Amino acid sequence: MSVLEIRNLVKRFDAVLAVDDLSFSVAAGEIFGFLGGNGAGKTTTLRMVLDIIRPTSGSISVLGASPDRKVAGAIGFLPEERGLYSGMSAIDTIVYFGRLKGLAEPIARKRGIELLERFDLAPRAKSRIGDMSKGMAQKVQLATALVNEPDLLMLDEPFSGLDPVNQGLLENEILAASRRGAAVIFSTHVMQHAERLCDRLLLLRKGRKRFEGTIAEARAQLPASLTAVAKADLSTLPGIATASAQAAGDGEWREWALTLAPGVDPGSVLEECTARGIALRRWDHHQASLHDVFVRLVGAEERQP
Ligand SMILES: Nc1ncnc2c1ncn2[C@@H]1O[C@H](COP(=O)(O)OP(=O)(O)OP(=O)(O)O)[C@@H](O)[C@H]1O
Repeated sequence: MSVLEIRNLVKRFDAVLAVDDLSFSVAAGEIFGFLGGNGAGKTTTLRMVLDIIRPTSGSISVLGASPDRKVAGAIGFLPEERGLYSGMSAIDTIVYFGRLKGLAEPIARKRGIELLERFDLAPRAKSRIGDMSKGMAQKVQLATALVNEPDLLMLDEPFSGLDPVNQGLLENEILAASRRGAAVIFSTHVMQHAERLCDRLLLLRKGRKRFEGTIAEARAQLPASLTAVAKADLSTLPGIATASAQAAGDGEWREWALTLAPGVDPGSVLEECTARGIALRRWDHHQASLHDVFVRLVGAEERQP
């Protein structure tokens, strides 16, 4: 079942077309990476799902309903701009957000304490947000997104500002939310997180969808490359797009750098070598990383932080 369904969504700010005919859906239990360069339209899209801003055209449905205050109780959101009331304590902040989402005070408090324990913040429950470190305050804000056990969890750049241990903790929370049946959508500029977590991902460029699919499908967007050491001429094998060779320093052996034609499986090239009786000393297959795919499809202007 689709928890979030977006159809032909458009958002125009005067001259800027921030979101351009965007459609996608996220199912219950799915972890969905919402990726794109700076200014691609990710935050604008998430804000429309939250009903903070209205679409120019197109439709959004959350659990079968239009975004409004009623569905807000089923959503958990971590905004890109972190910010909580600095004078409030960690536990009161979480309870406050729980109450906003329609939870009874004792339930919000019980869940708040559980979340602070999971986030190694139990001893700081009564600390003022203003007295906490940036990363600690960010974990409290994450707890405010989780307190209502949302059906749709949306996290805008959740990893930025967290140390590696807390990044791992956040990854576990994302996995736990998905196991509980929540649809999780998160944006990130760090492709390794997306690579580890996403069931599917969408690449956005200037408000338009450039790619939607699994990590494996994303990697298959770029041709695979191979390094092989052989005496034979490997450039004539079927499925080779480009080939260059240099002496391997040892008689007639040459080291070949090969790029495969789109969609060609490296295994089929290896099978062809075997069928032709070509002796190979080395055979390395290099798969494109999500970072490579991102740079190719979205643009080289994007840099990892
Ligand atoms: N309130 C607004 N008024 C005018 N333009 C806006 C407004 N909000 C966003 N934009 C523009 O819409 C485009 C998309 O911005 P958005 O914040 O959605 O990008 P993003 O993908 O979240 O980027 P980043 O990764 O840098 O956070 C940008 O050109 C931005 O300047």
